[in-house]
Amino acid sequence: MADILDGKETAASLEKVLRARLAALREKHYEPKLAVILAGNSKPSAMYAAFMQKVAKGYGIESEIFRESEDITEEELGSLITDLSHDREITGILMMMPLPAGIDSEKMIALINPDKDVDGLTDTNAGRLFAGKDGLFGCTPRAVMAILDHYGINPDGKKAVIIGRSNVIGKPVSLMLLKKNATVTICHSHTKNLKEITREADILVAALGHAGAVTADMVKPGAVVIDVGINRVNGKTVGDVDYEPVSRVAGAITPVPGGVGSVTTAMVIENIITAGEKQAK
Ligand SMILES: Nc1nc(=O)c2c([nH]1)NC[C@@H]1CN(c3ccc(C(=O)N[C@@H](CCC(=O)O)C(=O)O)cc3)C=[N+]21
Repeated sequence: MADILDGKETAASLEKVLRARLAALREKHYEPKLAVILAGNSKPSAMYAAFMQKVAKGYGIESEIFRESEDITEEELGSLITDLSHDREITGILMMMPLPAGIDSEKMIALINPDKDVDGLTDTNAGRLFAGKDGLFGCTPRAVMAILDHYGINPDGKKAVIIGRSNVIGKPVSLMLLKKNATVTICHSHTKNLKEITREADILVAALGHAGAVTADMVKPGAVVIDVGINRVNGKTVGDVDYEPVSRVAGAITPVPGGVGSVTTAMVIENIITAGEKQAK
């Protein structure tokens, strides 16, 4: 039976360090504040925004959710983002994706001040990640790395296979694993012989957004399986991995819920602190 890679335990282990960094910020009389932009009526986004606000409150970090209707115009959303980007009171901006249909997301993301881009959406931060530099990077990919780190799973020299190539998860995770000297393969909908490739993985990251898509016959015995999926099936949150059978083959596995998702919010907190440390100077 696979070892459980527990997201709640990982997040709890990060808490001490994050609180210490926050205290140091407050000694400099800097009070971080998070702006969450929730445009439209995506349920997962509303749930996550509320969850994020609760976690921020737990750290004593003020946050404000800017709820905007589904029919907000690009001009209105653009001016909100621009105002928040210039507002010295605001440390970080978390814009929930996806945005309402008809809004040009790239255009809106480009208006976010990169130094406040706590979800690593801007080209500036994507470029920094690409170049192996420091920056503010996406919280879900960083949650994957935090779990590996917490459990002492060193990607160096390992075969890492990522299924999914989204800008939000698949691509950033592969770059972060590459930076830790893994040998990285990115699979996607056009990949042939997917099973042969995934069965070679020492570390398999499922980020394709299909419930139960990763089955036991796709996993090398003893492999580390990281499930980034957040799918709602019959009102339950399930991952991209067919959990029961895969946990009998894998060496270690993240559950959903209670895995990557539970660490994502801690990664937002960390990015707010990092942004604050830069702004407090
Ligand atoms: N710019 C942007 N960044 C995001 O990271 C982003 C987003 N937009 N839009 C919405 C999705 C959704 N999302 C979740 C993250 C964690 C949980 C989470 O914590 N889930 C818990 C509990 C889930 C449950 O029990 O239902 C868990 O997996 O343990 C859920 C949903 C981030 N999102």
